[in-house]
Amino acid sequence: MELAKQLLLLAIRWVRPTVRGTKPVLCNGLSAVPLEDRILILKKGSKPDDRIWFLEIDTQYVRQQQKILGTEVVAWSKGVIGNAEKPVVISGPSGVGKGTLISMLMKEFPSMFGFSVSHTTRAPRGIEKDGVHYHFTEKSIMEKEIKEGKFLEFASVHGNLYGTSVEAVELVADAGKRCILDIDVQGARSVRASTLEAIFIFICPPSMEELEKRLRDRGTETEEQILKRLRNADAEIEQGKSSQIFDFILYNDNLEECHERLKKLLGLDGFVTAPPISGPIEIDLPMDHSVSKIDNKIIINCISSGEKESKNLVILDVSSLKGGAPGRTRGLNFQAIGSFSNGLNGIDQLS
Ligand SMILES: Nc1nc2c(ncn2[C@@H]2O[C@H](COP(=O)(O)OP(=O)(O)O)[C@@H](O)[C@H]2O)c(=O)[nH]1
Ligand SMILES: Nc1ncnc2c1ncn2[C@@H]1O[C@H](COP(=O)(O)OP(=O)(O)O)[C@@H](O)[C@H]1O
Repeated sequence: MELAKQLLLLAIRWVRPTVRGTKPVLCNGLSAVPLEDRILILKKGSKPDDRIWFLEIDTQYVRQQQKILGTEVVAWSKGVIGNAEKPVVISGPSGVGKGTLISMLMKEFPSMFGFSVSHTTRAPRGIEKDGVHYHFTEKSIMEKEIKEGKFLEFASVHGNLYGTSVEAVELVADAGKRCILDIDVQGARSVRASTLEAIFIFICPPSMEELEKRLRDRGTETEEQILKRLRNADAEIEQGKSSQIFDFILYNDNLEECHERLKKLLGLDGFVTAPPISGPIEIDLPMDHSVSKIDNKIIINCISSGEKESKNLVILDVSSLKGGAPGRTRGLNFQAIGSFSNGLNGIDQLS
């Protein structure tokens, strides 16, 4: 529905919508610009990483939530300049070597990849640390957080609840790293259906006998848990190979060779060290600024009063927004057009 109509409807019916996403903290003033399906909010005088926000009114996520909750919904999302690299989703049956391959990749490229730390209701294994391998949690707490919309996806796997929080993925992207998710096939299907654009890789064992051997040799599960994991493996492999969810299938026979193939499909086979990832460009939005809109370009006129009053023109391009609530909105482009001060014809410098 057209945004203006939607807003009018909300106003006429005095509906109090359910608010999703992370709210911005209060500020001294703001500019609001209505876009097609959301409102752009520019916070005046806030820190660089807290200046651009969106209140989503009619996006895919908002419509989804309206269906689930049966109420009107609006959702907050923080805007981030630039794009994050596509996350990498890795799935495969228990014991196939997902964790081992991910560790190898992260060890070789520590500044390039970051791990999405999932939540789980299963008990920690001996060497596992809370907040590093998983966020170990209670079932009732996780169920409450799922209802509150904190999870990008969740699934019941081998009798326990597992889920990827929106924050887990965004924290990695905020650090300028590419996110790796180790999740089951149901989770991969949910991520495929979400707004998160990712690369999906399924890891296959060379045989069921080898899978059983790896699980037993790992020695982290009871006999009952091993049997449950092996029973589930058949269906997982079947779905992994046939479901169209996955972009690539990798056989983990020889570990080193599989690691090399994984690097190759991520475009990393030629790299000795990780290439630098450029950080976001910062924009300076002083308290005093005015905003106008032409097509998908937001023109911000910043006025700074000093000895000589000067103005800066900044253009914010909102034509290729990515992601959005319940996570950050990425893909914003920002361009400083020029600065001019009150001189000849009002313009004496254009940079
Ligand atoms: N859907 C979903 N699956 C997850 C998540 N975290 C882990 N898993 C999957 O849960 C399954 C069991 O994981 P885990 O208990 O660590 O055992 P392992 O696979 O034997 O190492 C694996 O298939 C994981 O990929 C998550 O956040 N969401
Ligand atoms: N290609 C391989 N050949 C032999 N053993 C492997 C191979 N890949 C992984 N392993 C071993 O198999 C076990 C299960 O691997 P892990 O990474 O924990 O699997 P997953 O995370 O998929 O459950 C570990 O003991 C690991 O060292």
